[in-house]
Amino acid sequence: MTARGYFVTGTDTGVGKTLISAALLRYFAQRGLRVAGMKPVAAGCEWRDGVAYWDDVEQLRAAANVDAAQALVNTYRFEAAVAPHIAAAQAGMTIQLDVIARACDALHAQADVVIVEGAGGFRVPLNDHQDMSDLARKLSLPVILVVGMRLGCINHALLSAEAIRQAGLPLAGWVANRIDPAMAQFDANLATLQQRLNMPLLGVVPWLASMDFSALSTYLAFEKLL
Ligand SMILES: Nc1ncnc2c1ncn2[C@@H]1O[C@H](COP(=O)(O)OP(=O)(O)OP(=O)(O)O)[C@@H](O)[C@H]1O
Ligand SMILES: C[C@H](N)[C@H](N)CCCCCC(=O)O
Ligand SMILES: [Mg+2]
Repeated sequence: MTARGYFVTGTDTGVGKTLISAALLRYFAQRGLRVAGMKPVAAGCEWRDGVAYWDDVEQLRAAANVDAAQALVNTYRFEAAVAPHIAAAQAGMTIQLDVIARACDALHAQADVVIVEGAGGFRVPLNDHQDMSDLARKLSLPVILVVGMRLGCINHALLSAEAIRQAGLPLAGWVANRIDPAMAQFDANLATLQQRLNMPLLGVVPWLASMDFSALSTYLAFEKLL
């Protein structure tokens, strides 16, 4: 029995959450399920011919098979690549979890599985009083932790797992994503994390010189989620 969705968090920004979220969408789509991605808060856009694009939102949409409204896939978007609560304050806005939860409910009505990608790590603030962990709790989804394998990730991974457990959310598993091809003692780091994280390892992704989703899927064991 597949969960109705997952909240994908990571040990930091730039660790591969979008990559793994897109892979999850493609995996469930291949199994015949209706899937939708959600990037509730996107900070940092690219400009192409005078039009702003939020790459995470585009990637999740490309991997989904439900053509959901843009406003549901992405509730808040900010131009600056900064922490969401700072970007929102600069824009004179306050990020509201209720608004995000309503969009997520609407996606659940259209899709069997909704993959929600956080922004940055699990304790990134969203407004003066709430952070990403409050959002994950509000959406009540099991969490998948993407660990960006580089020096320092053991501490970040263990703290993240502790915070997720403290939030009372189930940890569906973790993915070791090698973002530093030169990381020393990779296998020993992996073994340490496996032993101490104590949750299903959903894949070990090597550093990939080019992005190819069929190659990526060979490193992932999402069947463990079923
Ligand atoms: N295993 C890998 N091998 C090579 N490059 C990778 C790998 N994983 C991720 N990347 C690259 O690293 C960058 C960051 O990845 P990604 O955008 O998925 O991170 P993120 O955690 O979603 O970041 P954000 O917090 O901004 O949402 C991207 O350019 C991505 O293509
Ligand atoms: C801009 C970046 N790509 C993400 N969207 C936001 C990352 C926020 C990190 C905040 C922090 O932990 O200091
Ligand atoms: Mg991302």
